[in-house]
Amino acid sequence: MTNSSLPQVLAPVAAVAAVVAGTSLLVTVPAALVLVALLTWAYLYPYRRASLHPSFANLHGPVNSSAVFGNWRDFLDSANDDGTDSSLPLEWTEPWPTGRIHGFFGTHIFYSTDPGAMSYMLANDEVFQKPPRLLNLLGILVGGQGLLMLEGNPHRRARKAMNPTFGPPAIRELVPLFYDKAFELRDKFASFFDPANDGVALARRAEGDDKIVVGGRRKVDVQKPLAEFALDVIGTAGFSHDTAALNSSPSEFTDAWRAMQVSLGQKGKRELAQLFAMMPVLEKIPVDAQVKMTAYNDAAVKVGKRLVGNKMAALEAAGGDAKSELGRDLVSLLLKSNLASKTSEKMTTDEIVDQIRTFLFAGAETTAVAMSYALWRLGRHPEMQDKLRKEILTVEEDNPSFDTLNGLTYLEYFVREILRIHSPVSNTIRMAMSDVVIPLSKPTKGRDGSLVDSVVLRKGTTVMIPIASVNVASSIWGPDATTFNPDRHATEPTIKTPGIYANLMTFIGGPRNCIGYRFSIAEIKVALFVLLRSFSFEVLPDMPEQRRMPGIDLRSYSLGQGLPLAPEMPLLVRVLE
Ligand code: HEM
Repeated sequence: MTNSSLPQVLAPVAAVAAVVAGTSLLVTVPAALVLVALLTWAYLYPYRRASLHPSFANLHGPVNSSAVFGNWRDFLDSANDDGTDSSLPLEWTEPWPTGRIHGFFGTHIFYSTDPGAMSYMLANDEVFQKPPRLLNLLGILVGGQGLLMLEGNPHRRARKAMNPTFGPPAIRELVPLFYDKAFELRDKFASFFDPANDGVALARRAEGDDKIVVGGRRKVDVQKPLAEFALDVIGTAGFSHDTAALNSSPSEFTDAWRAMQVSLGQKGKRELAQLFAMMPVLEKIPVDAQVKMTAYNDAAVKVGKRLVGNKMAALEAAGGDAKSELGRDLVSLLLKSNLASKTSEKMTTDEIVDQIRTFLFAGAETTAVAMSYALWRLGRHPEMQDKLRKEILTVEEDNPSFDTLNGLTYLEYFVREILRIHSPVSNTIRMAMSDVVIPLSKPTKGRDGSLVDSVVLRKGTTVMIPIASVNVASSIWGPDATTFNPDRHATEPTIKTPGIYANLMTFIGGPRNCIGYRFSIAEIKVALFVLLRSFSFEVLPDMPEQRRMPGIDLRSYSLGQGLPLAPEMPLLVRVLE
C-alpha cells in the first residue's frame, strides 16, 4: 500500500467516529480513546512505511520493548559507570555501531556511530534536515527565524552572515567581558563564606550537612551560580544586556528565566525524560512549564526588540557608518556585518531578535552544564585538580588573554575531556527528505549474517546522531573510552570523526556545526581559570550521583543524600589561602 492510499486506512476511523457519535457517554469515552489510537496509528503510517527498506530492516538493534513507546523508555535512564553520559546504552552501540531502534507505534529509527555514516549525514544537510515536529518545538522556544530553525538557502545565507561574528578575532575581543562576569562569579562564591550568609540555603540540606558546612568548607550547589554566570555572559557578550542573574538584581527577563528553571526542575527526572520521548507525538510540555517558558520567551522578545531597535537607531544616527562603535557584542557585530551585506542578504530586525533568542537557548545552559561537570570532575579527581591549578598559577595576570589561555595545555586537555565524557547535548535527530544510501566506513554484520557496507533509507526515516555515544565509542577512543582521562588528548586520535572540535561530536560537524563552540570553550576556560585560583572543590562524603536526561532541561540532577531528585550539583567548596 502506498502513502496515496492513506484515505483507505482512515475509513475504519470514520466508521468508529460515526458509531461514537450515537452512543452514551459510557461508551463514548473508551471509544474516543480507540479513535485517538487509530488516528495516531494512521498519522504515523507514512513514517512506519518509510522505515521498511530491507537493508535497513537487516540492521541489528534492541528488541522492541513496547508496542507504543518502542525503545524510547529503555535508554532514558542509561547513565554509564563513573557518571559517563551516552545517548544510547553502550550495550547497543558497542556490538552494533550502526543499528535500528524502535520508535513510537512500530516506527524505526536509524542510528550510527560510524564516522563515515555520520560524515555523510552531516555533510548532506539538504537531505538530512530537522524533522518538522522538532522544528515545531524549537520554534516555540527560539522563534521561526533563528539559525537553528532554518534549512537550505535561508540557513546558508544566515550562517554566512553570522560566521565572522563567532570567529577567533571576535572571540578574542569578547574574552575581557567573560572575565568581568567570572570575577562576579568568584565574588558570589566568596559570599557563600561570608558569616552573614550563615543559614542561607546554598544547596539543599541533607542530614549531617551541619558537620560539613563548618571547618572552612561549605556545601554549595555549584550548578546554580554557573547557570547564572552563563546567562549573564550571553547577555553581555551576546547583546550588551546585563541580565544581572549573578547579582540577583530584579529584572523582568531574569525573573522569567528563574521561574522557568524552577518550573522545569519541579518535574521529576523520569517525567521530563518521558516528555522528551513523547515529543514526536505530542509536541507539548506540562502546562505550568509551558506557561513559564512562554513568559520567558515573551520577555526575551521584548528585550531583544528594544536592544536591536536601540542599536539600529544608533547606527542610523551615525549615518549608517559601519565603523561606528555599537559595542563588542555578537549582535552589534551582526548588525555591522549586516550593513555591509547586499540588500537581498540583509537580516531583518525580527530575524536578529530570533538570533538573540537562539543564542540564549543554545548557548547558556549548554555551557553551564559543561562547567558544572568540570567542577564535579575536579572534585572526583583531586590529582587532576592539583595539576590544573599548578598550571594556571604559572600565569601571573588574573585575566590573561585568549591566546595565553589557549597556551595552557592541560587546561585544553581537561576541557576537551569534559566535553567528551559529559557532552551537554547528548544527541540530535534528522529526517531523510528523500530516499538515500548511507555509506559506512566499516562494514557491519547484518541480521542475516551478511556484511553491510551501506544502508538504504527511505524518505521520511528518522535518523539519530548519538553524539554522546560516539564520544565514548571504543572503536574511536580505544578500550578505555569511558574512562575520564584528559591526557588522552596529548595523542592525535587515529580514527577521525566529522566533529568540528578535537575529534569530539559534542558540537557536531558539517555545515550545521555549533557556531558558538569557540565562544563556549573560551568561556569555560575563563571560568575555570578564575575559580581555581581562589577555591578548591571536593565531592560530598556520600558521593551523590549526578544524572542527566535527554530533553529540554539539560541540567544535572542529584540523586542521593536521602533527598528527592532535583536539579542540583552539590559540592564542598573551600576558599584557598
Ligand atoms: C558547551 C556548549 C555548547 C554545546 C555542547 C553546543 C552544541 C550544539 C550542537 C550539538 C548543535 C547542533 C544542533 C543540531 O543541529 O541538531 C549546536 C548548534 C548551534 N549552537 Fe551550540 N552548543 C554550545 C554552545 C553554544 C553557544 C555558546 C552558542 C552561541 C552563543 C551556540 C549557538 C548555536 C547555534 C546558533 C547553533 C545552530 C547552528 C546552525 O544550525 O547553523 N552554541 N550547538
